[in-house]
Order: sequence, then C-alpha cells, then structure tokens
Amino acid sequence: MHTAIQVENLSRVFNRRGTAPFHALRGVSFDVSYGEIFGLLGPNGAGKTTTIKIMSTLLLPTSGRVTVAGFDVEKDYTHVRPLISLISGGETSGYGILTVEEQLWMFSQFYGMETHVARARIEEYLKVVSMWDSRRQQMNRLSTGMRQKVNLVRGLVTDPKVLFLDEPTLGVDVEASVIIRNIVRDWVREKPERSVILTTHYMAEADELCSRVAIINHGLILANAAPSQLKQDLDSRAHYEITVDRLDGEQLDHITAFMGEGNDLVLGSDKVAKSPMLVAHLMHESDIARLITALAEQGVTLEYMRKLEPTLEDAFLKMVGKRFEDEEETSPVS
Ligand SMILES: Nc1ncnc2c1ncn2[C@@H]1O[C@H](COP(=O)(O)OP(=O)(O)OP(=O)(O)O)[C@@H](O)[C@H]1O
Repeated sequence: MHTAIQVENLSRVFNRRGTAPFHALRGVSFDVSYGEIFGLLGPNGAGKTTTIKIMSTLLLPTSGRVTVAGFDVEKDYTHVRPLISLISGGETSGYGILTVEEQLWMFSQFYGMETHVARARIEEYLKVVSMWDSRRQQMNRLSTGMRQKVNLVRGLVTDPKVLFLDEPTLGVDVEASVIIRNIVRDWVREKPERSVILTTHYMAEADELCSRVAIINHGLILANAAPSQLKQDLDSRAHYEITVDRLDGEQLDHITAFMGEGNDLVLGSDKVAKSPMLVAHLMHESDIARLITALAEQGVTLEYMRKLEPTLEDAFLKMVGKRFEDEEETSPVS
C-alpha cells in the first residue's frame, strides 16, 4: 500500500456561542504517499491547523474520514498515536524547567521506548542539530531556534512513520532553518515508510521540500499538485526582462509583428538604470534568439537581460489573491 494518509471529504464545524456555526473545513480531500513531504499552504484561518489536528487525533471531524497507515484516526486512534509525531512551531514545548535531555527522555518514555534505544537516539539527533553541548540547558532558557531544533528532535526520537510539522521554522534564523529543512529531507529519505505533512508560511521552504502541496482557503482545497506544476500552470511561456538603451513605440510594433502571435512584449522602464525595459512573454524559450535578432535589426543595444522564473508565491497569489506578507501586514494587532 502506497498511501500513508488518506483524507476523504473532511468537514469541521465549530459552534461558537452567540454566532452562527463556523465551517472551518468544507469537504477537504487529499492523500499523502509514503516517502513524500506534503505541504499544506493557505492564509491565516484557512483550516491548516484544524486539518493537522484531525489527522493527528487531537480533534474529531464533524464528517468525513482520515486514515493514517490504514488506521482510522477516529476509531483506531490508539493504533495511530504511536505512529505519529506532531511538532508545532508556536509550541513552548513541554516543561520549561526541565533540561533539554530530561525533556527528550520524558517524551521517549511517554512512547514506552527502551532505555538504551532512547538514550542512543537522543544523543544521535542532538548531535545532528548541534545541540549536544546544550543538553543540560533548561528548556525555558533556549532561544526560539534552539527550542525548535529540540522540538524536532523530540518528534524524531520516537521513530514515527508520519511527522506533522506545523510551521517548524517559524521565527527561526536562517542557519537553524537550513538545519531543520535538511534534517527533515534526510529523515524522509532514510526509510521508505516515512512521510511528512508540513504547513509553512515560507513559500520557498515548501517549494524546496515538498513533492506536492495543497493550497487551502476558507476550508476548501483550491489546488493539489507538485510545486513545479503549479508554477507552470501560472503561464507556461518563458518570461524575460530586457533593459535596452532605447526603444520607441514604432520599433516595438515592428518587433511585435516580427515575433508573431502568442508572444507578448510590454514596454516599461528599468527603475534602477532608468532605461527602457522590455518584458517579454515568449511561447518558446528559444524565441529569445529571434527577439535579440529583431532588437539588433532595429539598432537597439541590450544593456541587461534576465529570465524571470515564476515562484510558488506567484501561484499562491493567483489562487488565494494575497501574499502571506500582505496578510501579516494588514492583520489587526490584538
Ligand atoms: N476551537 C475553535 N473554535 C472556534 N473556531 C475555531 C477553533 N479552532 C479554529 N477555529 C477557526 O477555524 C478557522 C481555521 O483555523 P485554523 O487554525 O485551522 O487555520 P490555519 O489555516 O491553521 O491558520 P493559521 O495560519 O493562522 O494558523 C479559523 O477561522 C479559526 O478561527
């Protein structure tokens, strides 16, 4: 069997006092294969955490069904729990007065791990995240990045089959983020029966790690595909920015006619160089050679050229209609 997780037509309604019932999930379906890092992306309040909570047996669905490694999360939760770990970026992690080592040991015992196995894994993973020397530090004295690394170790020590990572690099510096991402990637590759569900606000992180992502908004899945596919679906043409020494409307008309239908040329200006800038959307990457020839024939000199690559953020923006940063900037401060 290749399906680690199957989510079928999941819905969740929250009854809030004094207001109408709130539909946080409205028929969410997707599956995750073994060996996969699957991303759940969406703006604040989209339903990501609710989905993860149901998948990890912390919350009951209103309707629909989720299986993890073939076990129903509602009926067979006692089978599901030993197979999973959940790490949330925002969590303060366990008991602040414990040391790193004590904390990890305590969680290993919750899972009933044998002493020698637990001790060996704790040492191994603390060394991987460069936290072995900090093992006697109290948890509540750790920086955010250090705490996140310990959280990750806590999730891995019990050798789960499915790792739920809810914003694992939230508030973490670049170096610690790279370490966390590398560990997650290596961990999945190590054994074929492992998989990861990741939510993140960092589109580049999802693009780098995930084999597939589902974009969720208002409790609905808007897309479910490989990041490369989502980017390609945006506009499969090749895009270039070309800064030139001069270009007038008449020259542009000649070049546009020469390039033919399907190739769009938009004239603007390079804000830095203060020179004219042509943005070209070409049907085929090889059309750039024809365009350069056409420019040369018009006596235009190229100053700078770069190929524009669509990003996962562009795909997200097109589907959801806003970028994460915009949303954070406009969020009311409570
Ligand atoms: N226990 C609850 N009672 C009432 N409403 C809830 C509850 N939990 C979540 N919600 C609501 O359900 C919606 C989805 O919340 P959820 O936490 O799943 O979003 P999210 O996609 O994880 O967002 P974020 O990126 O902000 O964490 C939100 O509107 C939230 O206010």
